[in-house]
Amino acid sequence: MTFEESAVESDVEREIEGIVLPDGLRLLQGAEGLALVGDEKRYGKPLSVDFVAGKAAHRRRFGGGRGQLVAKACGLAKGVTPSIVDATAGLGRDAFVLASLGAQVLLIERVAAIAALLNDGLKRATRHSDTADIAARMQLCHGDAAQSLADIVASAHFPPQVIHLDPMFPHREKSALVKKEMRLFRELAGDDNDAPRLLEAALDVATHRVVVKRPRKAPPIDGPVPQHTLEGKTSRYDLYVHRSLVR
Ligand SMILES: C[S@@+](CC[C@H](N)C(=O)[O-])C[C@H]1O[C@@H](n2cnc3c(N)ncnc32)[C@H](O)[C@@H]1O
Repeated sequence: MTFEESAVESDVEREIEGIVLPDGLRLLQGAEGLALVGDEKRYGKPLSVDFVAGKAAHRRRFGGGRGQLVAKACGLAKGVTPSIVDATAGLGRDAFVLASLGAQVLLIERVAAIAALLNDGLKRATRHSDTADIAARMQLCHGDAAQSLADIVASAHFPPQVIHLDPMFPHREKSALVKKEMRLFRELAGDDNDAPRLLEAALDVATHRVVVKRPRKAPPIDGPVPQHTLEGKTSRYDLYVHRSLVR
């Protein structure tokens, strides 16, 4: 794949020109989309967002529908499809699962380069017949949810029934052990040490529940004790419930 320096179009992309990236990383536009590129020996393949093919497509078709942990945590059930704010959007994998199950999802991402990759993936998903309906349920905002969640949600006119949080968890492994693709991502996102503040903001704004994804053995985020937990093989959801989604 050959990439050229990024051309700019939408609001999020326009910021690409001003994005300061860690040394040695570049955002490049190629025929297959926008990609974050670094030294291949250290970082492996370029990082990009693809909702149409690959893992996202496989999970959309065979992932287990509303039986998936993230769907249960967010309260998707027969006849119940809440509106969901994913305030730690990342590469949009969780948000895409939730939107593919019918939920309207507002995605918030504070790292400009990650938001740009996500925006690019969403644009391509919009153009493909398999994913266009799903992408139409996903709305992306670039901003810091810990600082201004209420304002972002209000300006998007989005009803925040459920707020989904999946902040980065500080890793103790030596960087050589972290998967190459995660190294590029970690380089941009950092450790999200302000997660307690984000949780506080989410608890203020969510009308029904806040759900927090954690590594299975990790402690909950500092703050109120979750009322419920849902455990999977490697991750866990902590649930903070204000009121029932079932009328
Ligand atoms: C572990 S990743 C999320 C992965 C995502 N759940 C997925 O499925 O791709 C955490 C992301 O949340 C973003 N983030 C953390 N705190 C944030 C905040 N206060 N506002 C917006 N984005 C935030 C980080 O920049 C990072 O991209």
